[in-house]
Amino acid sequence: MQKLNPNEKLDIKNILSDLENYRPKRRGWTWRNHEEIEMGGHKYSDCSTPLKNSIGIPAAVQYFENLDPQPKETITTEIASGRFEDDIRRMRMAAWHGADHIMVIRTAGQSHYDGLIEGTPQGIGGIPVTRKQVRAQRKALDLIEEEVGRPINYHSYVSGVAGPDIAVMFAEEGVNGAHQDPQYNVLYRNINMVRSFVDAAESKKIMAWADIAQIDGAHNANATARDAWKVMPELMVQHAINSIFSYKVGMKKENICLSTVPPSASPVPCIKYDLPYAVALRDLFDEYKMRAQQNTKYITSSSREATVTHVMNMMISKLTRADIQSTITPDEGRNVPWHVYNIEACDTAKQTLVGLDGLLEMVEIKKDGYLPEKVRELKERAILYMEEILEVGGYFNAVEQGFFVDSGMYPEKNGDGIVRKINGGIGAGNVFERDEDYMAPVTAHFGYNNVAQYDENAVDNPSILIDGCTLEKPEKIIFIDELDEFDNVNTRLKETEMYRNSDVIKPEVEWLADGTVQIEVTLPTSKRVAEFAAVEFAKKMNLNDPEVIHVEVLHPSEGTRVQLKGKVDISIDISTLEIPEEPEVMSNEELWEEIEKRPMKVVTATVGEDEHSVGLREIIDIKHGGIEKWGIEVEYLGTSCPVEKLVDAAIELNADAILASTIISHDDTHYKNMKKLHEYAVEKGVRDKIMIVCGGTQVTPEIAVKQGVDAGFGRGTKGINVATFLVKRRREMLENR
Ligand SMILES: Cc1ncc(COP(=O)(O)O)c(/C=N\CC[C@H](N)C(=O)O)c1O
Repeated sequence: MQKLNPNEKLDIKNILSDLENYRPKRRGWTWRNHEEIEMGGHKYSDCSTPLKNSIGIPAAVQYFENLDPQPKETITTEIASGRFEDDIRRMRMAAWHGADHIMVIRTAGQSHYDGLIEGTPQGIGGIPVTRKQVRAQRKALDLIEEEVGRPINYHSYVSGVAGPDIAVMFAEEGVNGAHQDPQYNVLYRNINMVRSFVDAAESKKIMAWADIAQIDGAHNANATARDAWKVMPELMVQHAINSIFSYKVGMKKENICLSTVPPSASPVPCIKYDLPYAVALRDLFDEYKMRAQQNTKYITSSSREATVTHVMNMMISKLTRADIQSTITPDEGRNVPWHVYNIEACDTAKQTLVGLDGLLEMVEIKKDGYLPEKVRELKERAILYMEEILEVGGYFNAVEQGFFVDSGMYPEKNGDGIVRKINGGIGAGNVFERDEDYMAPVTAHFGYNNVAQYDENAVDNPSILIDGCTLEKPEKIIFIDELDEFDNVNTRLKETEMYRNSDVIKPEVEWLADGTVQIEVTLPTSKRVAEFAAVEFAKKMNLNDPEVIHVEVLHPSEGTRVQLKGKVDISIDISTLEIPEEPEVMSNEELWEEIEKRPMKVVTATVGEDEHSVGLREIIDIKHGGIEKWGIEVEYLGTSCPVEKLVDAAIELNADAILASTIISHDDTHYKNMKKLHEYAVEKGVRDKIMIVCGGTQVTPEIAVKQGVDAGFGRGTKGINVATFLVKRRREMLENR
């Protein structure tokens, strides 16, 4: 199998080639391991094996040599752009950022398709789930999981009127996780309840055979309810109905995942609702898995606010339990998620879960007071709710009477729940009793199946009657490549050909070369005015179709923050860019060892009439990662220091180097000072013994060296760049002596 090279883009054409003969490597769900690990000199209690290739959060990269511990919780990212071929790139990015559960959102309303969709049509806010797209994405994930070094679970939905058909396709294609909950069909897609439960029995039987992990649909009640915390009692009932139903169909409990969302969000005192609920749920369902979803109901267009909400959601996960930590992109409140926000969501989850490592070794849930009382109250409400369902004659009757998603907190009822008729909804009246001689020679089939009429020995394995069905014989699967000659991946690949694996690039947010950029402006005016003014600014900046996607009032008249998106029809050929060599830096260990072996002293100042010392302090001070960090001894002479004084001091202190900072650059005064430093050091007969390094925001290294100094450093220079240079140049000078 082809291996991915981190320095090469994934070639979608390779993925699409020979899909007909692709077979999944495995079936079933893979959980992360949980082990005590030691990384970067730290002990972690709640983590799992690190990745072979990964990108740590920014602080890890900048301060901890990409220390990237992986929490024990599976981390989900939802991919939903509508072009699966571009989603595959996003899946690869997410895997490097720690996602090992890729959930592919379906294009709206596939639940109403009474059959499979084929080919690769484009979707909006999700993709039409088809065999070809499932196969392509699973095949790509095979490569991506090899690249990061951890199994990745691929996830989609067995919901809707074609549930059983989709379940079979998922079992055939090695899908690892799926949503399946008949209550979802009934409440949110108005699919007939009898049909939904009969289908669910079949679907779950097939999923159990394929070891597919199941997520229920309870989170939808949170999103649909008027006040999400009011449905906490019924949610426990919804979880119970789907979980025990799944178990009785034959699904093992460790594959039954309750989809639970902390129902409220600040400024509501959310932990007072969310924590008792999370504790009650885990008490009642301790044998099942918890799929902790993040709050999507109270998400707005503020990506910052969403991120904070999701961090608080993960505090709930850490204080109780989450086997899967599902992430919501912080831009879900304003556009179909973009690449960067999927990655932000993964990073937020990893940063929080790793940062809270070992929490329960230090903090425990109180056994008295508000929390346990609230937990008990919620359980009592849920049990009362379940008892009343039995009193009215069971689930179907309860749905007809509008029990579910009522805006009151049970037993309080406002009579505005979702009502569905037993004989209503899509697919009503088309469930038929199987005839006496009904027989289907297939594997993992639920219910009556009169196989014995043909062969007593085939009862436990009906498909031997046809020498194996598609679950045993994948070569029996009919693979349909495309149905629509225009709406398919090949057409789309042609449209974007010039940007695929080429040197010509355009900005993008979700699709290759979509040209979308985001800008942010702060305008000193009121909200309404700022929104319109911002669009004007965007137009003047040549952004096409500018659209405001977020507005925040800083003050009613003093200021407003506006974020916009727009498109540019500019592309850049990266082969024409002049890209200087990346300055290499030595590692901390090398620098510590070198300076310990051979101490170094430097004399520094801001020379001429220059009072700006901030930059020089950044390069020197230990707190900014300055050269003192590696033990270099620094004598700082202050600002506006005459060139002669600096050189004399270097001689007097027997310094190895002079560091001169010059910000002021009019009339090239900074280069003139460098020249004077060099010439005066020569005049004093010490130029061959003392290195001269000059820096400043206006300094161009090549021009600085022309003045005779050893090196010049410009904008963006860090202490480690200067320290590396000083050590290397001193080695050269010693070798030359
Ligand atoms: C139980 C169930 N089945 C199907 C679908 C989607 O399928 P259609 O839109 O075709 O009904 C959903 C939707 N939400 C799942 C994504 C959510 N953001 C999540 O992470 O859970 C669902 O909850």
